[in-house]
Amino acid sequence: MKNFQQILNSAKERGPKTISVAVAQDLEVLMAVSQAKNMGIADAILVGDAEKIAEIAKDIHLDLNQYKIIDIKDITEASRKAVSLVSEGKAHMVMKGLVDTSVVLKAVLDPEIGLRTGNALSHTAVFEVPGYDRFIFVTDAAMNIAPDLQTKKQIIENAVQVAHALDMEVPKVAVVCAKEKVDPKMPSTVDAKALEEMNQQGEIAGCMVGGPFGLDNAVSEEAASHKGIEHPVAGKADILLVPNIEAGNVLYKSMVFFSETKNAGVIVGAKAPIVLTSRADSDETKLNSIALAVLMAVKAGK
Ligand SMILES: CCCC(=O)SCCNC(=O)CCNC(=O)[C@H](O)C(C)(C)COP(=O)(O)OP(=O)(O)OC[C@H]1O[C@@H](n2cnc3c(N)ncnc32)[C@H](O)[C@@H]1OP(=O)(O)O
Repeated sequence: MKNFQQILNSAKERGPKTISVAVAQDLEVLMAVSQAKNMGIADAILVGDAEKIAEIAKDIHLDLNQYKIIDIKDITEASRKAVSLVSEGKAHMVMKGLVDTSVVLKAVLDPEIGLRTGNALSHTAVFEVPGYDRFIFVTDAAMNIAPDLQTKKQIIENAVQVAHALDMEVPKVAVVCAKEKVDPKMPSTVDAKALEEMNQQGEIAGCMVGGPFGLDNAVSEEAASHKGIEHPVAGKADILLVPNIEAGNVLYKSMVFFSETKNAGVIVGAKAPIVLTSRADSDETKLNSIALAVLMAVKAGK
């Protein structure tokens, strides 16, 4: 798949799945949920402040009789309930609503009610960038703050799962740093080389990993050739692994606010996908993310 229209079409064919929305009292969230329902992609259980949900629904003429609503005003409790619905098998995936990412993720990581698997959970963002013939993934812009080498390995594996769900057989992963040469003063470049070697030794499978790369020579063949970089991943990256959350989050929001990209975001590595976008993202992004999560759930046999 190469664009979100194809993802939406595929999710329509394979859905509907049920989402439990954590803190659902948000215009863009309710618009996305309603579009997903109308398209046959997903049904939703709305967890949050029922009065506020009703006010927003009235403004957009959304018939709430089609949804189960669980009235919980406290955002931590609403997040925990939304996660519990998935761990109890009453929904297939969680969606972050009008709540801090860390509040939802703490519920997801809770040893009792959460969705841990023993592996690292991480965020994968998928961008459809005008002028590019492929999706560009950014990971991890939202969950892992300063991942060590082993966590970076699992972040790559999680993003590769998303790529495989989109029928990308051997995605190219660029480990992005501030420069393309290993420099012991920049530990992320040392990790990048180690990740490339782990891939060559078969420890990271299902993809081709290269690094370190600058962002320019990861995504532009012209920039790579200008700098004389010869590598099968150079200029052709599908997945950009960033060194830490600051780099990833700034890259994510730069792409959203400075360009005409379409995008989606999910947390991967848990027992079920978690739809996770920025609160400032559009209803279109939230709908794309629901569709992506549906494809992830289908791929996992949920
Ligand atoms: C891109 C658009 C959306 C955004 O802009 S998002 C905005 C920026 N993102 C954020 O603010 C969230 C950043 N991350 C965090 O706040 C925290 O790392 C997070 C995820 C809430 C976890 O925080 P805490 O609960 O304080 O974590 P902790 O380090 O004390 O660990 C508690 C237990 O959870 C485990 N854990 C933490 N991160 C994990 C991970 N990625 N995968 C799997 N397990 C993980 C950790 O090992 C610990 O386990 P245990 O209790 O020792 O068994």
